Amino acid sequence: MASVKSEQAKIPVTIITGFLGAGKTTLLRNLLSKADGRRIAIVVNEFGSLGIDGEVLRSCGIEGCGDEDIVELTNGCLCCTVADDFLPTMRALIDRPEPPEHIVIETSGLALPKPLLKAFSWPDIRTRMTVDGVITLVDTPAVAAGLFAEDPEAVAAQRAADPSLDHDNPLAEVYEDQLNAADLIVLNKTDVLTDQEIATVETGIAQAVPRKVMTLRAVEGRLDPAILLGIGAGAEDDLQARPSNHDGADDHEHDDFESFVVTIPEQKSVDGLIEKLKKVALEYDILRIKGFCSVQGKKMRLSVQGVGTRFRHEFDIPWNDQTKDGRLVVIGQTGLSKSGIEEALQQG
Ligand SMILES: Nc1nc2c(ncn2[C@@H]2O[C@H](COP(=O)(O)OP(=O)(O)OP(=O)(O)O)[C@@H](O)[C@H]2O)c(=O)[nH]1
Repeated sequence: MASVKSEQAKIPVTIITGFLGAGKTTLLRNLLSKADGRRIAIVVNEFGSLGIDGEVLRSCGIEGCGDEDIVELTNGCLCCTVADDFLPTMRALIDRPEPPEHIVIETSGLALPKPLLKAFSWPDIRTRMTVDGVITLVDTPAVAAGLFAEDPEAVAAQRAADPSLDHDNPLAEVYEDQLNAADLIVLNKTDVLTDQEIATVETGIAQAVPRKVMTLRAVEGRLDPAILLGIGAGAEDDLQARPSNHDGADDHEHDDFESFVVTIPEQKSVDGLIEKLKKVALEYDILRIKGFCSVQGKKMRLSVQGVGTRFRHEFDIPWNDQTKDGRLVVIGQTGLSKSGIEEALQQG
């Protein structure tokens, strides 16, 4: 009987994972807008040192996106900083006088979910929390465009040299781990694809994932909170069903990817900026650009979001920073030309 009581007392935790720019923060914004007074705490983790996602959530004006409900962890991917940052953060959340009813963790786009899941087996955590579900968001157009595809010949050659290697594309490795961890797979950004293109991605995913996982289509992660929360997976007790490319390794590094921040001056026009960003993203093969900057004659801050060469922007809130320096986080595979990108972005 006592065990039933302690089960009931566990706080459910939902993990939202998915590659860089798949739409995790957008899904969270939509989820919080429909929270209906439910006390949801958000833990946001980013690959770069500058927290943009937390800032995007706080400035969205939705009730529930208050400062105290959003905790940012920006010192590297959660999967590598579990003991240092993550566990103390989770303990602090559940030790609050009024603990959250539900905790949602947005992992960085490069995080492997498995090490994070393992953290929920730590004795003092597993008695107080349970992983309600791992939701993996898929950037469907990026999959359709082959971003995570492998070259079979290159894989075979790599394996011949080192049998422990499985992938020639580091993006494929992250993508596969994120799919394998899922209790629910959301095919996001279906608004920019045809039905046939989406169906092809669905088939590929069904073949790639080792167990049957519910897959839903979405635009901007707009799904009913009743679908996203309350899955009841208890994923921490089900780790063996979620294979990872790093099973057996104690740790892994994100050597394949790098990130830096570029400070940019006030821009003459939005169109000019977006054109410049698209050109730079294409030329330097950048995976993700996001941040804020100022535009001549505008009192509001311009929020910029780029995934590959696809950009979106909006004026979000008035500047409170007198310097109005724009800052953009740039993420790509290791070997990015920081000086070239900086020079190109800082041009007027
Ligand atoms: N067309 C389209 N764009 C979307 C959709 N969902 C999100 N986006 C856009 O994709 C970009 C990235 O969205 P985010 O929500 O920031 O993605 P994320 O997964 O949180 O990104 P990281 O935290 O950097 O990995 C933004 O410009 C979003 O507006 C969608 O369903 N359709």
